Amino acid sequence: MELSREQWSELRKNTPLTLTADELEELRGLEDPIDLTEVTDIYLPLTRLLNLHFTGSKQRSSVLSAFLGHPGGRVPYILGIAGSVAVGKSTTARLLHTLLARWPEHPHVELITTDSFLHPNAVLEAKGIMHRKGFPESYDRRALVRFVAEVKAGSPETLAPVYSHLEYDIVPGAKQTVKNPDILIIEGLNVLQPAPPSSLAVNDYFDFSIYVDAKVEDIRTWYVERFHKLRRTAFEDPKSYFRHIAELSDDEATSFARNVWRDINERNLVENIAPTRGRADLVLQKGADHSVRRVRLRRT
Ligand SMILES: Nc1ncnc2c1ncn2[C@@H]1O[C@H](COP(=O)(O)OP(=O)(O)O)[C@@H](O)[C@H]1O
Ligand SMILES: CC(C)(COP(=O)(O)O)[C@@H](O)C(=O)NCCC(=O)O
Repeated sequence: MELSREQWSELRKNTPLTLTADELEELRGLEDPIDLTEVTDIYLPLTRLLNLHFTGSKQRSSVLSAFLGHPGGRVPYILGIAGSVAVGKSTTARLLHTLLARWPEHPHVELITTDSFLHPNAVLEAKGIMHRKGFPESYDRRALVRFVAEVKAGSPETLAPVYSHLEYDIVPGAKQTVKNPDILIIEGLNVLQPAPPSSLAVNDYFDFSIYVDAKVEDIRTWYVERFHKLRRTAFEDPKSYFRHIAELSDDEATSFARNVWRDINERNLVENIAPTRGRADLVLQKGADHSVRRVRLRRT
């Protein structure tokens, strides 16, 4: 089912949760440059849909508990967010994290990105796939599936590794903890990738999934723009893996970013990520200015 931006934003009328001027101001402080009309027209109706779906899932699990004759434990609701590098997954995930936590039914929302489950650089080097970071084989898929299975089973605390964008590697020994949330958002390039035969995929545990989509040319522009922004910020840190990039001229940096885009990220998008779009429950189609132009919903 396909809805235009106008049809989708009409659904805002059915959304009981509205945001006060103060709350909108607080969202502006999120560091994400997201337009506030976009929040009210697109993301508020989306949280309403997720809220209804969350309630439906809870009812289904209470049916099972009634049938089994014993009260079931609380089962975290898992929301997957997929899409290309630089399409806006993290921005969407951070925004949904904040908005979903405002609903009284699910105040405890946690967010994890799948870069935590990348193999460390030493392993990627040993396998000869350092230039394929972000491709499905660069992840420890089993560790990711184990992690989600443990969260879904209601474990009070589940540990995950930590990836540092600054150091461009997994941080040895560092851990982050997910504490039995109402909703866990899992964001990453490959979260809709099907499992190899006779194994499980992370999406087998998803209650709902979103694919963030845009034209390849627009995503390339966003990638290069973000790269320049990072050059003026994170890459200047002496600890940054990319500190040498801060010293390049603007033109050299643009051509470096375009090459990384073409050889790694666009290839991964075309070969691995885009083919998983049809598996998502909902697709957000963004235009060149990041505004959502169309929403596609899977009815089944
Ligand atoms: N809704 C939006 N409005 C404006 N800019 C956005 C929006 N979503 C993403 N961006 C910008 O686009 C770039 C890529 O977004 P990001 O969320 O970092 O992508 P990803 O997590 O998919 O790599 C960033 O520079 C981000 O600030
Ligand atoms: C860390 C990433 C693989 C994204 O990981 P995700 O959290 O989506 O699993 C990606 O942002 C990345 O660093 N890719 C390598 C190529 C590049 O530097 O753009």
